Amino acid sequence: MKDDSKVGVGKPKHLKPGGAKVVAGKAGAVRKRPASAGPTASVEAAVAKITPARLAAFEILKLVGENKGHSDELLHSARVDGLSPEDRHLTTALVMGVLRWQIALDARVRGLLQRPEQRLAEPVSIALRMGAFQLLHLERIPAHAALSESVELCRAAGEPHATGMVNAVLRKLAAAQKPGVRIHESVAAFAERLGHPRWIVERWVAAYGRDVALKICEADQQEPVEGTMFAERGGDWPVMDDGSRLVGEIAAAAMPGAKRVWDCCAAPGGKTLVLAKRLGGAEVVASDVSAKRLAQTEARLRRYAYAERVEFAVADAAQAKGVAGEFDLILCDVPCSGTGTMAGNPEIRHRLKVEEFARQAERQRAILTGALKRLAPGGRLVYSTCSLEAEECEGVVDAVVGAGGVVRVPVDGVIAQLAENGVLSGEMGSAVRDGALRTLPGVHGGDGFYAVILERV
Ligand SMILES: C[S@@+](CC[C@H](N)C(=O)[O-])C[C@H]1O[C@@H](n2cnc3c(N)ncnc32)[C@H](O)[C@@H]1O
Repeated sequence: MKDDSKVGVGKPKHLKPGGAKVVAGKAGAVRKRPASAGPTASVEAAVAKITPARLAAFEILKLVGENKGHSDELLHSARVDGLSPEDRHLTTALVMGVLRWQIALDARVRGLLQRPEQRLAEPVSIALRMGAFQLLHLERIPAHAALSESVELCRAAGEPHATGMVNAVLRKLAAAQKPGVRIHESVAAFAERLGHPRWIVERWVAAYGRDVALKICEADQQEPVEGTMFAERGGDWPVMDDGSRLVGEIAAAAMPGAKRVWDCCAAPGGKTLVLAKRLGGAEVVASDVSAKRLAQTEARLRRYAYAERVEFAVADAAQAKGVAGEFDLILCDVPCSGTGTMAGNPEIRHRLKVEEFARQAERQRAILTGALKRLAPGGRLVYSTCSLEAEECEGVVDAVVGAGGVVRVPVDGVIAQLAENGVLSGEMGSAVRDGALRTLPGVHGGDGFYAVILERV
């Protein structure tokens, strides 16, 4: 018997060669297509029915899916700058929301297809995700707008054969009941409901337990908000994630009398600002391997009077070249998978592969080993990541400490000092694990960070 809750794609896929492309320019304008691409009337009519915000969001999601850009950069590019403030806001909500919920949205849509295993063309999937996201997660969007503009996006992207299916799926979704009360939910079920790949959630369950893994997933689905971890904020404090600031605060408090400080992976400079503000008497050198990122960091830091004396250098920390002398405090905030930052960087989950952790760990070991060559006797180095994965955290530190020359200093005392001095607004004892800092999204507020203090012997 035909299940009429299932929707089929009108026709098997036979795309016209050179299927129409929708390109939002500065103000969401449409780029002219070559005459050779065939008739355009229906494409242009479709584009005219789409609001600039949805057009820009569609374009950005397409580029992110093709690995041609990062959502954050694309949302701050000329294509979005030309939009009205309301349209910019909606574009951001659509892009970040779809990236956060993509896995769950795809599962809901698949459940409504006649052939759930069928692979949909990417523009069709994006139009469906955008429509489903608006219907399920955005309260102030009228259902008819979400629905009809997804259909038009599909047509405008050169997929007219799929418009009937998109319309029918979204209609069913709009009419569907909300999911009922969950009595017991498997890890696979909550991973899908909360838009995460199952394999990464299973790793978190193994590392932190089921309840914490669920909290991490829930936190990843929220837009980051201003934290409450620190007593002092606003004024000339930079706007930054609490977990990230805590790493900077720990580094500064690990060596309060430091004279020479090296922030060896500094861009975009959030923790450099914390070091400069806390260690007023120290010479602070901020370096990064990327000249472009360092230039942006320098421009950012120049807006803060207390960062005036920070010196900048392009340097590969793994080579320990490009900066002179020894330092009594080094912050080594290495590049990582970023699994602790998925609330603000939702697409990480779609690109991540398990092999990535070993590759990152190798690079992190090289950077930490290089940076340690510049640590003065008795000096301290803080190694940190925004990863939740042991390979990039404990694994790297164990390997480097095992090679000799440095010992671990438990972070407990430094955190207690921060609480005593009134820097922290509350108790953070639960964020210490085996002598290292381990903050978890949804548990401690802010992103998930790891930090350990090492001392040169
Ligand atoms: C996690 S980010 C640092 C964030 C920064 N500490 C902050 O709080 O704003 C890592 C940085 O390391 C830089 N990087 C990557 N490899 C490097 C290397 N071999 N030497 C120095 N910097 C490196 C990247 O360009 C990136 O800017």
